[in-house]
Amino acid sequence: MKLKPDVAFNICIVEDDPWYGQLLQYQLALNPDYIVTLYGSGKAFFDTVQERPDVVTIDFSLPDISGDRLLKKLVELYPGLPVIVISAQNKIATAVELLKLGATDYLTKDEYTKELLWNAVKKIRENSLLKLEVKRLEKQLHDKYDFANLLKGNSPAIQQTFALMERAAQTPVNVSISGETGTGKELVAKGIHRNSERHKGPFVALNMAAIPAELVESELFGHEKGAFTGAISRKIGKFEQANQGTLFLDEIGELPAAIQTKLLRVLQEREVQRVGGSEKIKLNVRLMTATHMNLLEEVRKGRFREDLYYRISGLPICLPPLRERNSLDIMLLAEYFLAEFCREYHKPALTLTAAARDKLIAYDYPGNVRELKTAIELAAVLSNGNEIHPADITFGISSRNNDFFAEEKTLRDHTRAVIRHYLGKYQNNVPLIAQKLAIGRSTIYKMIQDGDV
Ligand SMILES: Nc1ncnc2c1ncn2[C@@H]1O[C@H](COP(=O)(O)OP(=O)(O)OP(=O)(O)O)[C@@H](O)[C@H]1O
Repeated sequence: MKLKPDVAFNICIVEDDPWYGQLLQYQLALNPDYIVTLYGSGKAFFDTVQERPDVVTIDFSLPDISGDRLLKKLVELYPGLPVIVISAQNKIATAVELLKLGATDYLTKDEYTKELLWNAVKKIRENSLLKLEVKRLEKQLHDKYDFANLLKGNSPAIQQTFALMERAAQTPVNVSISGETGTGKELVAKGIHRNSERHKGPFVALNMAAIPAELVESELFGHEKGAFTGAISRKIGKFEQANQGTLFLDEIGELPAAIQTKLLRVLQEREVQRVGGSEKIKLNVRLMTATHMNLLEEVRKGRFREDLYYRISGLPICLPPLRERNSLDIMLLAEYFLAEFCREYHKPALTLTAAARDKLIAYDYPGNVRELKTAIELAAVLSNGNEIHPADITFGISSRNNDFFAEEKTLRDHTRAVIRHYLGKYQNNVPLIAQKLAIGRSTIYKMIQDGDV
């Protein structure tokens, strides 16, 4: 099995001899997946490093801190961090002592150090990728076990969707899912993938509306180290990550025109080329797309390529809005979410009063299942007793999470919108909102006073 990294591998070298340090740095940086940073002392390392590195190599005799003390500090700060000690002396007792303290490897400075270091780092990298793969597979297994409960619904409208999902799971065609926001489009894509022949492969999801236009290309297709300013290491794109599995592109209607052309080419040729790279990587990816827009209308308006539209359409599945399912479905979902949240928040089992049920059934859910789920979550959190009353249920909390990016506004406008949203969501409870948003109460009070919100 070939394991592919999707993130850069950060290596830190702590070495006071600049010439030797650069030699090691040069050697390791030959691998385009590695980001190698050199530090001249223990202090320089601790003063600068912000994120947990993937590997640290330390010189045993640094001027400001001894090798064993530095190792202890590193192990304390980053439990499980692989540390390779490089020493001028070949003393077995020291090596044993350091390995006991948690060092992964002990190398002596001689003509073989470069190769030994290369191999040691390679082994650590492979191990970490294997661990990630095991985690992914464990999660997949766990999720699969839960599949029977993935999608809730008994109404004829949703049953029709389930029938189409079954057909989609049996065939390898592309699937295009449409439906209002929060109707469960991603869940449907996941459900089809897990029941398809590809269920052992990855399910990779990407929301086109959530990434800045200039990053879409590299997110989808990846890039090589140095392909553009800021491309400090090779990046594996979502297409490659989804190889042998399914790629779910949400909000496909948001895809910039130039990328639509490139996507069409990738789908036609079934191979991808990373930005700045020349290698053509063969793909075996099933594509599923989703949109809340009328994509055909976008085609008519010239905003979406017609040929791409037909290429991705495959089997269309249209998810009904929650208000077009029936009251039994609303209650089924509400009870299901309530039980889930009680478990998650370690609360005793809560029940819905008859009036609370009526309130849930009477509402029209512009935010669909997501809105129902959010309302139930808040009710579960806010409820004091064993029952949920109508007053515990607040609607209008969830809106299309992409609206935020759809319109270009000033930061001040965004701030106002967020505060306004929270004031509605938490019934003007300023102390609670200030706590949630980690800002001062006075900021909110001032905005209210100024009529800003
Ligand atoms: N039938 C269902 N059963 C259980 N949970 C559901 C169901 N439908 C949707 N959900 C839940 O509702 C939330 C929204 O679902 P999902 O993200 O799949 O919607 P979406 O249509 O893809 O939304 P968007 O258009 O905003 O991307 C998720 O938390 C999902 O788990």
